[in-house]
Amino acid sequence: MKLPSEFEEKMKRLLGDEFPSYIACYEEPRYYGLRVNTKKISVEDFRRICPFKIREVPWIENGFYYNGEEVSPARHPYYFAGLYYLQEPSAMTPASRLPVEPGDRVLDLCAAPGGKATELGAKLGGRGLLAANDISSSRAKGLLKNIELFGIGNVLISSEEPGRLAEFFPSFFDKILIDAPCSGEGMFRKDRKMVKAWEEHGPAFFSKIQKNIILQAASMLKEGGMMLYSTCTFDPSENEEVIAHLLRERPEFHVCPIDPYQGFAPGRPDLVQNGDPSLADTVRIFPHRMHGEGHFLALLQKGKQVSGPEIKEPLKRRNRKLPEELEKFLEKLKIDLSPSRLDIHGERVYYMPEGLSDIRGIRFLRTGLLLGEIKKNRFEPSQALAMALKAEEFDQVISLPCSDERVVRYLKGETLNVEDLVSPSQKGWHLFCVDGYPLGWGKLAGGTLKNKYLPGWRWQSV
Ligand SMILES: C[S@@+](CC[C@H](N)C(=O)[O-])C[C@H]1O[C@@H](n2cnc3c(N)ncnc32)[C@H](O)[C@@H]1O
Repeated sequence: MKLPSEFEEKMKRLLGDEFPSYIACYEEPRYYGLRVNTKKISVEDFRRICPFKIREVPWIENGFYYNGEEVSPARHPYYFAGLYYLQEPSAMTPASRLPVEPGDRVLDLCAAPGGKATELGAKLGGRGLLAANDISSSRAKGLLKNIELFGIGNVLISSEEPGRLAEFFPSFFDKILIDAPCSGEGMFRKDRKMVKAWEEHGPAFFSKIQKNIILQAASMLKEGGMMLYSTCTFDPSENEEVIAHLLRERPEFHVCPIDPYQGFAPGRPDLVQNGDPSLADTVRIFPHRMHGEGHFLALLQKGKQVSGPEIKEPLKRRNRKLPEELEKFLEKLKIDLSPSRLDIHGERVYYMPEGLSDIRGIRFLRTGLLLGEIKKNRFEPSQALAMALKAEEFDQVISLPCSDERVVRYLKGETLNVEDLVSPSQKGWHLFCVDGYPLGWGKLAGGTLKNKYLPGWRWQSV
Protein backbone atom coordinates (compact mmCIF):
# COMPACT_ATOMS: atom_id res chain seq x y z
CA MET A 1 0.00 0.00 0.00
CA LYS A 2 1.25 3.46 -0.91
CA LEU A 3 1.38 5.73 2.12
CA PRO A 4 1.99 9.50 1.99
CA SER A 5 5.76 10.06 2.35
CA GLU A 6 5.17 12.78 4.97
CA PHE A 7 3.32 10.21 7.07
CA GLU A 8 6.04 7.58 6.64
CA GLU A 9 8.76 10.05 7.68
CA LYS A 10 6.79 10.94 10.80
CA MET A 11 6.30 7.28 11.72
CA LYS A 12 10.05 6.68 11.30
CA ARG A 13 10.75 9.47 13.78
CA LEU A 14 8.09 8.15 16.15
CA LEU A 15 9.07 4.48 16.02
CA GLY A 16 12.81 4.43 15.31
CA ASP A 17 13.98 0.78 15.15
CA GLU A 18 10.40 -0.48 15.25
CA PHE A 19 9.44 1.22 11.98
CA PRO A 20 10.20 -1.81 9.72
CA SER A 21 7.92 -4.11 11.75
CA TYR A 22 5.19 -1.43 11.78
CA ILE A 23 5.33 -1.03 8.01
CA ALA A 24 5.40 -4.83 7.53
CA CYS A 25 1.97 -4.93 9.23
CA TYR A 26 0.40 -3.39 6.16
CA GLU A 27 0.84 -6.76 4.45
CA GLU A 28 -1.14 -8.53 7.18
CA PRO A 29 -4.94 -8.89 7.22
CA ARG A 30 -7.07 -6.50 9.26
CA TYR A 31 -8.67 -7.59 12.55
CA TYR A 32 -12.38 -8.15 12.96
CA GLY A 33 -13.88 -7.94 16.43
CA LEU A 34 -17.18 -8.27 18.26
CA ARG A 35 -18.00 -7.13 21.77
CA VAL A 36 -20.57 -8.94 23.87
CA ASN A 37 -23.45 -6.89 25.29
CA THR A 38 -23.16 -7.85 28.94
CA LYS A 39 -26.45 -6.10 29.66
CA LYS A 40 -28.17 -8.92 27.76
CA ILE A 41 -25.91 -11.94 28.08
CA SER A 42 -22.88 -13.03 30.11
CA VAL A 43 -19.62 -13.68 28.27
CA GLU A 44 -19.82 -17.29 29.42
CA ASP A 45 -23.33 -17.80 27.98
CA PHE A 46 -22.36 -16.05 24.75
CA ARG A 47 -19.40 -18.39 24.26
CA ARG A 48 -21.79 -21.29 24.71
CA ILE A 49 -24.29 -20.17 22.08
CA CYS A 50 -21.98 -18.33 19.66
CA PRO A 51 -22.59 -19.93 16.25
CA PHE A 52 -19.22 -19.02 14.72
CA LYS A 53 -15.59 -19.38 15.71
CA ILE A 54 -14.33 -16.67 18.07
CA ARG A 55 -11.06 -16.02 19.87
CA GLU A 56 -10.54 -13.82 22.94
CA VAL A 57 -9.20 -10.30 22.64
CA PRO A 58 -6.70 -10.65 25.50
CA TRP A 59 -7.04 -7.12 26.93
CA ILE A 60 -10.86 -6.87 26.72
CA GLU A 61 -13.03 -9.00 29.02
CA ASN A 62 -15.98 -9.16 26.61
CA GLY A 63 -14.13 -8.78 23.30
CA PHE A 64 -13.54 -11.46 20.64
CA TYR A 65 -11.94 -11.78 17.23
CA TYR A 66 -13.82 -13.48 14.40
CA ASN A 67 -12.83 -14.19 10.85
CA GLY A 68 -14.55 -11.49 8.81
CA GLU A 69 -13.52 -13.14 5.55
CA GLU A 70 -15.52 -16.25 6.45
CA VAL A 71 -18.53 -15.18 8.55
CA SER A 72 -20.91 -12.21 8.68
CA PRO A 73 -22.06 -11.77 12.28
CA ALA A 74 -24.18 -8.76 11.24
CA ARG A 75 -26.44 -11.21 9.36
CA HIS A 76 -27.32 -13.37 12.30
CA PRO A 77 -30.48 -13.14 14.46
CA TYR A 78 -28.30 -12.68 17.59
CA TYR A 79 -27.07 -9.42 16.08
CA PHE A 80 -30.71 -8.31 15.74
CA ALA A 81 -31.22 -9.32 19.38
CA GLY A 82 -28.45 -6.86 20.34
CA LEU A 83 -26.21 -9.54 21.81
CA TYR A 84 -23.04 -8.00 20.36
CA TYR A 85 -21.55 -4.99 18.62
CA LEU A 86 -19.08 -5.33 15.75
CA GLN A 87 -16.01 -3.32 16.61
CA GLU A 88 -12.33 -3.27 15.77
CA PRO A 89 -10.55 -4.64 18.89
CA SER A 90 -8.41 -1.56 19.74
CA ALA A 91 -11.56 0.57 19.56
CA MET A 92 -12.96 -1.51 22.44
CA THR A 93 -10.19 -0.22 24.72
CA PRO A 94 -11.36 3.32 25.66
CA ALA A 95 -14.76 2.28 27.10
CA SER A 96 -13.13 -0.71 28.83
CA ARG A 97 -10.60 1.57 30.62
CA LEU A 98 -13.06 4.22 31.86
CA PRO A 99 -14.16 2.97 35.32
CA VAL A 100 -17.93 3.40 35.00
CA GLU A 101 -20.08 2.27 37.96
CA PRO A 102 -23.84 1.61 37.92
CA GLY A 103 -25.54 4.86 38.98
CA ASP A 104 -22.91 7.17 37.44
CA ARG A 105 -23.79 10.07 35.21
CA VAL A 106 -21.76 9.37 32.09
CA LEU A 107 -21.21 11.52 29.01
CA ASP A 108 -19.93 10.23 25.68
CA LEU A 109 -19.30 13.51 23.90
CA CYS A 110 -18.44 12.30 20.37
CA ALA A 111 -20.51 9.16 20.44
CA ALA A 112 -21.85 8.23 16.98
CA PRO A 113 -22.38 5.53 15.88
CA GLY A 114 -22.17 4.24 19.44
CA GLY A 115 -19.28 1.76 19.50
CA LYS A 116 -18.22 3.04 22.89
CA ALA A 117 -21.52 4.46 24.16
CA THR A 118 -23.12 1.00 23.92
CA GLU A 119 -20.42 -0.42 26.21
CA LEU A 120 -20.68 2.49 28.66
CA GLY A 121 -24.46 1.95 28.75
CA ALA A 122 -24.03 -1.78 29.36
CA LYS A 123 -21.65 -1.01 32.26
CA LEU A 124 -24.27 1.26 33.85
CA GLY A 125 -26.56 -1.77 34.16
CA GLY A 126 -29.73 0.32 33.77
CA ARG A 127 -28.82 2.74 36.59
CA GLY A 128 -27.74 6.38 36.36
CA LEU A 129 -27.56 8.27 33.09
CA LEU A 130 -25.83 7.82 29.77
CA ALA A 131 -25.70 11.07 27.81
CA ALA A 132 -24.52 10.26 24.30
CA ASN A 133 -23.89 13.20 22.00
CA ASP A 134 -22.66 13.74 18.48
CA ILE A 135 -22.44 17.02 16.65
CA SER A 136 -23.71 15.39 13.45
CA SER A 137 -27.46 14.88 13.59
CA SER A 138 -27.44 12.27 10.81
CA ARG A 139 -24.82 10.23 12.67
CA ALA A 140 -26.74 10.70 15.92
CA LYS A 141 -29.68 8.81 14.35
CA GLY A 142 -27.47 5.76 13.89
CA LEU A 143 -26.32 6.20 17.47
CA LEU A 144 -29.91 6.14 18.73
CA LYS A 145 -30.59 2.92 16.84
CA ASN A 146 -27.54 1.19 18.31
CA ILE A 147 -28.39 2.33 21.83
CA GLU A 148 -31.94 1.00 21.41
CA LEU A 149 -30.71 -2.25 19.89
CA PHE A 150 -28.49 -2.72 22.94
CA GLY A 151 -31.53 -2.29 25.21
CA ILE A 152 -30.22 0.82 26.97
CA GLY A 153 -33.00 3.10 28.21
CA ASN A 154 -31.42 5.42 30.80
CA VAL A 155 -30.25 7.84 28.13
CA LEU A 156 -30.14 11.32 26.74
CA ILE A 157 -29.23 11.22 23.05
CA SER A 158 -28.33 14.66 21.76
CA SER A 159 -26.78 16.38 18.79
CA GLU A 160 -25.09 19.50 20.06
CA GLU A 161 -21.82 21.35 19.96
CA PRO A 162 -19.83 20.50 23.10
CA GLY A 163 -19.73 24.19 24.09
CA ARG A 164 -23.51 24.35 24.15
CA LEU A 165 -23.78 21.16 26.24
CA ALA A 166 -21.29 22.66 28.67
CA GLU A 167 -23.72 25.52 29.36
CA PHE A 168 -26.32 23.00 30.51
CA PHE A 169 -24.13 20.60 32.44
CA PRO A 170 -21.49 22.46 34.47
CA SER A 171 -19.61 20.00 36.75
CA PHE A 172 -22.39 17.45 36.21
CA PHE A 173 -20.89 14.17 35.02
CA ASP A 174 -19.00 11.53 37.01
CA LYS A 175 -17.34 10.07 33.90
CA ILE A 176 -16.75 11.48 30.42
CA LEU A 177 -15.47 9.78 27.28
CA ILE A 178 -14.07 11.91 24.46
CA ASP A 179 -13.48 9.73 21.43
CA ALA A 180 -12.32 12.71 19.47
CA PRO A 181 -12.68 13.35 15.75
CA CYS A 182 -9.14 12.79 14.43
CA SER A 183 -7.02 12.37 11.31
CA GLY A 184 -7.42 8.57 11.54
CA GLU A 185 -3.82 7.49 10.92
CA GLY A 186 -4.36 4.37 12.99
CA MET A 187 -7.06 3.22 10.58
CA PHE A 188 -4.99 3.39 7.36
CA ARG A 189 -4.49 -0.39 7.48
CA LYS A 190 -8.17 -1.14 7.96
CA ASP A 191 -9.67 1.42 5.63
CA ARG A 192 -7.67 2.84 2.76
CA LYS A 193 -10.14 5.68 2.26
CA MET A 194 -8.77 7.19 5.48
CA VAL A 195 -5.56 8.13 3.63
CA LYS A 196 -7.49 10.35 1.25
CA ALA A 197 -9.37 11.99 4.14
CA TRP A 198 -6.00 12.59 5.89
CA GLU A 199 -4.68 14.37 2.82
CA GLU A 200 -7.65 16.74 3.01
CA HIS A 201 -7.65 17.34 6.77
CA GLY A 202 -4.50 16.39 8.60
CA PRO A 203 -3.38 16.47 12.25
CA ALA A 204 -3.10 20.28 12.48
CA PHE A 205 -6.77 20.68 11.53
CA PHE A 206 -7.94 18.18 14.16
CA SER A 207 -5.54 19.21 16.93
CA LYS A 208 -7.24 22.61 17.14
CA ILE A 209 -10.71 21.04 17.39
CA GLN A 210 -9.54 18.50 19.97
CA LYS A 211 -8.02 21.18 22.21
CA ASN A 212 -11.36 22.99 22.25
CA ILE A 213 -13.38 19.86 22.89
CA ILE A 214 -11.23 18.66 25.78
CA LEU A 215 -11.61 21.97 27.64
CA GLN A 216 -15.37 22.00 27.09
CA ALA A 217 -15.58 18.44 28.39
CA ALA A 218 -13.40 19.36 31.38
CA SER A 219 -15.96 21.92 32.54
CA MET A 220 -18.72 19.29 32.50
CA LEU A 221 -16.81 16.91 34.78
CA LYS A 222 -17.46 16.86 38.52
CA GLU A 223 -14.70 17.32 41.05
CA GLY A 224 -13.12 13.88 41.46
CA GLY A 225 -14.64 12.69 38.16
CA MET A 226 -12.73 10.79 35.49
CA MET A 227 -12.38 11.48 31.80
CA LEU A 228 -10.96 9.31 29.05
CA TYR A 229 -9.62 10.92 25.89
CA SER A 230 -8.99 8.71 22.86
CA THR A 231 -8.12 8.96 19.19
CA CYS A 232 -7.32 6.50 16.43
CA THR A 233 -4.30 8.41 15.22
CA PHE A 234 -0.55 8.55 15.91
CA ASP A 235 0.34 12.21 15.56
CA PRO A 236 1.50 13.68 18.91
CA SER A 237 -0.27 16.97 18.12
CA GLU A 238 -3.60 15.11 18.39
CA ASN A 239 -2.57 13.02 21.38
CA GLU A 240 0.02 13.96 24.04
CA GLU A 241 -0.13 17.61 22.96
CA VAL A 242 -3.90 17.78 23.56
CA ILE A 243 -3.44 16.33 27.04
CA ALA A 244 -0.57 18.74 27.74
CA HIS A 245 -2.90 21.57 26.68
CA LEU A 246 -5.53 20.39 29.19
CA LEU A 247 -2.95 20.12 32.00
CA ARG A 248 -1.76 23.66 31.26
CA GLU A 249 -5.22 25.22 30.99
CA ARG A 250 -6.88 23.20 33.75
CA PRO A 251 -4.17 22.45 36.33
CA GLU A 252 -6.73 20.69 38.55
CA PHE A 253 -6.48 17.70 36.16
CA HIS A 254 -3.90 14.92 36.38
CA VAL A 255 -3.10 11.87 34.26
CA CYS A 256 -3.98 8.47 35.78
CA PRO A 257 -2.38 5.12 34.94
CA ILE A 258 -4.44 2.87 32.65
CA ASP A 259 -5.19 -0.76 33.46
CA PRO A 260 -2.19 -2.35 31.69
CA TYR A 261 -1.72 -4.87 28.90
CA GLN A 262 1.65 -6.12 27.72
CA GLY A 263 1.14 -4.82 24.17
CA PHE A 264 0.40 -1.23 25.21
CA ALA A 265 3.18 1.28 24.54
CA PRO A 266 3.63 4.29 26.85
CA GLY A 267 2.73 7.84 25.78
CA ARG A 268 5.59 10.10 24.73
CA PRO A 269 6.22 13.22 26.84
CA ASP A 270 9.43 13.71 24.81
CA LEU A 271 7.39 14.59 21.72
CA VAL A 272 5.71 17.58 23.38
CA GLN A 273 7.35 20.85 24.31
CA ASN A 274 7.87 20.87 28.11
CA GLY A 275 5.89 17.63 28.22
CA ASP A 276 4.86 16.60 31.72
CA PRO A 277 6.47 13.23 32.63
CA SER A 278 3.01 11.92 33.58
CA LEU A 279 2.19 11.84 29.84
CA ALA A 280 4.10 8.54 29.88
CA ASP A 281 1.04 7.09 31.67
CA THR A 282 -1.04 7.58 28.52
CA VAL A 283 -1.23 4.59 26.17
CA ARG A 284 -0.37 4.11 22.52
CA ILE A 285 -1.55 1.10 20.57
CA PHE A 286 0.45 0.02 17.51
CA PRO A 287 -0.56 -2.85 15.21
CA HIS A 288 2.96 -4.34 15.22
CA ARG A 289 2.90 -4.70 19.01
CA MET A 290 -0.54 -6.24 19.45
CA HIS A 291 -3.46 -7.48 17.38
CA GLY A 292 -5.38 -4.24 16.97
CA GLU A 293 -5.22 -1.03 14.95
CA GLY A 294 -3.57 2.24 16.03
CA HIS A 295 -5.02 4.15 18.99
CA PHE A 296 -4.18 6.57 21.76
CA LEU A 297 -5.76 6.77 25.24
CA ALA A 298 -5.38 9.07 28.20
CA LEU A 299 -7.22 8.68 31.51
CA LEU A 300 -7.59 11.88 33.50
CA GLN A 301 -9.01 12.88 36.84
CA LYS A 302 -10.29 16.26 37.96
CA GLY A 303 -8.95 17.09 41.41
CA LYS A 304 -9.24 14.42 44.04
CA GLN A 305 -11.71 11.62 44.58
CA VAL A 306 -14.62 12.97 46.64
CA SER A 307 -16.51 10.66 49.06
CA GLY A 308 -18.16 7.38 48.00
CA PRO A 309 -20.72 6.85 45.27
CA GLU A 310 -23.48 9.40 45.52
CA ILE A 311 -27.09 8.28 45.71
CA LYS A 312 -28.79 10.07 42.87
CA GLU A 313 -32.21 11.54 43.33
CA PRO A 314 -34.48 10.66 40.46
CA LEU A 315 -35.96 13.63 38.69
CA LYS A 316 -39.25 14.36 40.41
CA ARG A 317 -42.25 14.35 38.12
CA ARG A 318 -45.80 14.90 39.11
CA ASN A 319 -47.55 11.66 39.82
CA ARG A 320 -50.60 11.78 37.64
CA LYS A 321 -53.26 9.30 36.79
CA LEU A 322 -52.09 7.13 33.92
CA PRO A 323 -54.36 6.37 30.96
CA GLU A 324 -56.16 3.08 31.50
CA GLU A 325 -54.73 1.42 28.37
CA LEU A 326 -51.23 2.20 29.57
CA GLU A 327 -51.97 0.92 33.09
CA LYS A 328 -53.24 -2.32 31.56
CA PHE A 329 -50.14 -2.83 29.47
CA LEU A 330 -47.81 -2.02 32.37
CA GLU A 331 -49.46 -4.82 34.36
CA LYS A 332 -47.99 -7.27 31.85
CA LEU A 333 -44.46 -6.07 32.62
CA LYS A 334 -42.73 -7.89 35.42
CA ILE A 335 -40.40 -5.04 36.29
CA ASP A 336 -40.57 -2.30 38.87
CA LEU A 337 -41.20 1.01 37.19
CA SER A 338 -41.23 4.09 39.33
CA PRO A 339 -44.40 6.05 38.39
CA SER A 340 -42.64 9.36 39.01
CA ARG A 341 -40.29 8.59 36.11
CA LEU A 342 -43.07 8.02 33.57
CA ASP A 343 -43.45 10.92 31.20
CA ILE A 344 -46.18 11.32 28.57
CA HIS A 345 -45.67 13.67 25.61
CA GLY A 346 -48.63 13.66 23.24
CA GLU A 347 -49.10 10.00 22.29
CA ARG A 348 -45.63 8.93 23.39
CA VAL A 349 -44.78 7.46 26.76
CA TYR A 350 -41.21 7.55 28.10
CA TYR A 351 -39.43 6.16 31.13
CA MET A 352 -37.00 8.84 32.19
CA PRO A 353 -33.48 8.20 33.50
CA GLU A 354 -32.39 8.92 37.05
CA GLY A 355 -31.10 12.39 37.78
CA LEU A 356 -31.57 14.19 34.46
CA SER A 357 -31.84 17.94 34.91
CA ASP A 358 -33.92 20.30 32.80
CA ILE A 359 -32.69 20.05 29.21
CA ARG A 360 -35.06 22.43 27.45
CA GLY A 361 -32.99 24.15 24.77
CA ILE A 362 -30.75 21.18 23.91
CA ARG A 363 -31.17 19.53 20.50
CA PHE A 364 -31.94 16.00 21.52
CA LEU A 365 -33.22 12.90 19.76
CA ARG A 366 -34.31 10.96 22.83
CA THR A 367 -34.62 11.20 26.57
CA GLY A 368 -35.16 7.96 28.43
CA LEU A 369 -36.69 4.76 27.13
CA LEU A 370 -39.56 5.15 24.69
CA LEU A 371 -42.10 2.68 26.12
CA GLY A 372 -44.62 3.10 23.32
CA GLU A 373 -47.53 5.13 22.01
CA ILE A 374 -51.13 5.54 23.03
CA LYS A 375 -53.18 5.30 19.84
CA LYS A 376 -56.95 5.34 19.66
CA ASN A 377 -57.33 4.16 23.25
CA ARG A 378 -54.78 1.41 22.74
CA PHE A 379 -51.19 1.23 23.90
CA GLU A 380 -48.63 0.06 21.33
CA PRO A 381 -45.28 -0.92 22.88
CA SER A 382 -42.13 0.28 21.12
CA GLN A 383 -39.28 -1.63 19.53
CA ALA A 384 -36.96 0.01 22.08
CA LEU A 385 -39.00 -1.46 24.94
CA ALA A 386 -38.80 -4.95 23.44
CA MET A 387 -35.02 -4.63 23.23
CA ALA A 388 -34.73 -3.37 26.81
CA LEU A 389 -36.68 -6.30 28.27
CA LYS A 390 -35.57 -9.78 29.21
CA ALA A 391 -37.92 -12.57 28.11
CA GLU A 392 -38.92 -13.26 31.71
CA GLU A 393 -40.00 -9.65 32.17
CA PHE A 394 -43.10 -9.90 29.97
CA ASP A 395 -46.09 -12.13 30.58
CA GLN A 396 -46.57 -13.46 27.02
CA VAL A 397 -43.52 -14.71 25.17
CA ILE A 398 -42.93 -16.72 22.00
CA SER A 399 -39.38 -17.97 21.74
CA LEU A 400 -38.01 -19.94 18.79
CA PRO A 401 -34.63 -21.55 18.35
CA CYS A 402 -32.28 -19.86 15.94
CA SER A 403 -32.62 -22.81 13.58
CA ASP A 404 -36.37 -22.21 13.07
CA GLU A 405 -36.86 -20.47 9.72
CA ARG A 406 -39.62 -18.32 11.24
CA VAL A 407 -36.99 -16.28 13.11
CA VAL A 408 -35.60 -14.72 9.91
CA ARG A 409 -39.10 -14.46 8.45
CA TYR A 410 -40.11 -12.49 11.56
CA LEU A 411 -37.11 -10.17 11.07
CA LYS A 412 -38.18 -9.65 7.45
CA GLY A 413 -41.57 -8.42 8.67
CA GLU A 414 -43.69 -11.46 7.73
CA THR A 415 -46.84 -12.61 9.49
CA LEU A 416 -46.23 -16.00 11.14
CA ASN A 417 -48.27 -19.07 11.85
CA VAL A 418 -47.48 -20.08 15.43
CA GLU A 419 -50.37 -22.48 16.11
CA ASP A 420 -47.85 -25.14 17.14
CA LEU A 421 -46.54 -22.89 19.92
CA VAL A 422 -49.60 -21.29 21.51
CA SER A 423 -53.03 -22.30 22.73
CA PRO A 424 -55.98 -21.16 20.56
CA SER A 425 -57.24 -18.88 23.35
CA GLN A 426 -53.98 -16.90 23.61
CA LYS A 427 -54.07 -13.42 22.10
CA GLY A 428 -52.66 -9.90 22.29
CA TRP A 429 -49.10 -8.59 22.58
CA HIS A 430 -46.33 -11.19 22.60
CA LEU A 431 -42.61 -10.65 22.98
CA PHE A 432 -41.01 -12.55 20.10
CA CYS A 433 -37.60 -14.04 21.00
CA VAL A 434 -34.79 -16.03 19.47
CA ASP A 435 -33.43 -18.60 21.96
CA GLY A 436 -34.94 -16.52 24.77
CA TYR A 437 -33.52 -13.14 23.61
CA PRO A 438 -36.15 -10.56 22.56
CA LEU A 439 -36.30 -9.40 18.94
CA GLY A 440 -39.54 -7.42 18.93
CA TRP A 441 -43.31 -7.50 19.27
CA GLY A 442 -46.06 -9.47 17.60
CA LYS A 443 -49.80 -9.40 18.12
CA LEU A 444 -51.46 -12.79 18.32
CA ALA A 445 -54.96 -13.72 17.13
CA GLY A 446 -56.18 -17.20 16.22
CA GLY A 447 -52.71 -18.75 16.10
CA THR A 448 -51.38 -16.07 13.73
CA LEU A 449 -48.74 -13.59 14.85
CA LYS A 450 -49.15 -10.19 13.27
CA ASN A 451 -45.67 -8.77 12.81
CA LYS A 452 -44.86 -5.60 14.76
CA TYR A 453 -41.12 -5.57 14.11
CA LEU A 454 -39.94 -2.02 13.41
CA PRO A 455 -39.98 -1.69 9.57
CA GLY A 456 -36.77 0.37 9.44
CA TRP A 457 -34.84 -2.39 11.26
CA ARG A 458 -35.87 -5.28 9.01
CA TRP A 459 -33.54 -7.98 7.73
CA GLN A 460 -32.61 -7.03 4.17
CA SER A 461 -32.29 -9.74 1.55
CA VAL A 462 -28.98 -9.56 -0.33
C1 LIG B 1 -14.12 8.90 16.25
S1 LIG B 1 -15.74 9.31 15.87
C2 LIG B 1 -16.63 8.65 17.21
C3 LIG B 1 -16.82 7.17 17.17
C4 LIG B 1 -17.68 6.68 18.31
N1 LIG B 1 -17.18 7.09 19.60
C5 LIG B 1 -17.80 5.16 18.30
O1 LIG B 1 -17.06 4.51 19.02
O2 LIG B 1 -18.66 4.65 17.57
C6 LIG B 1 -15.78 10.99 16.22
C7 LIG B 1 -17.17 11.64 16.19
O3 LIG B 1 -17.03 13.00 16.58
C8 LIG B 1 -18.02 13.74 15.93
N2 LIG B 1 -17.56 15.14 15.98
C9 LIG B 1 -16.84 15.84 15.08
N3 LIG B 1 -16.61 17.08 15.52
C10 LIG B 1 -17.19 17.17 16.73
C11 LIG B 1 -17.32 18.19 17.68
N4 LIG B 1 -16.77 19.40 17.49
N5 LIG B 1 -18.00 17.91 18.80
C12 LIG B 1 -18.58 16.69 19.03
N6 LIG B 1 -18.47 15.68 18.15
C13 LIG B 1 -17.79 15.93 17.04
C14 LIG B 1 -18.12 13.14 14.56
O4 LIG B 1 -19.39 13.37 13.99
C15 LIG B 1 -17.85 11.67 14.83
O5 LIG B 1 -19.05 10.96 14.90
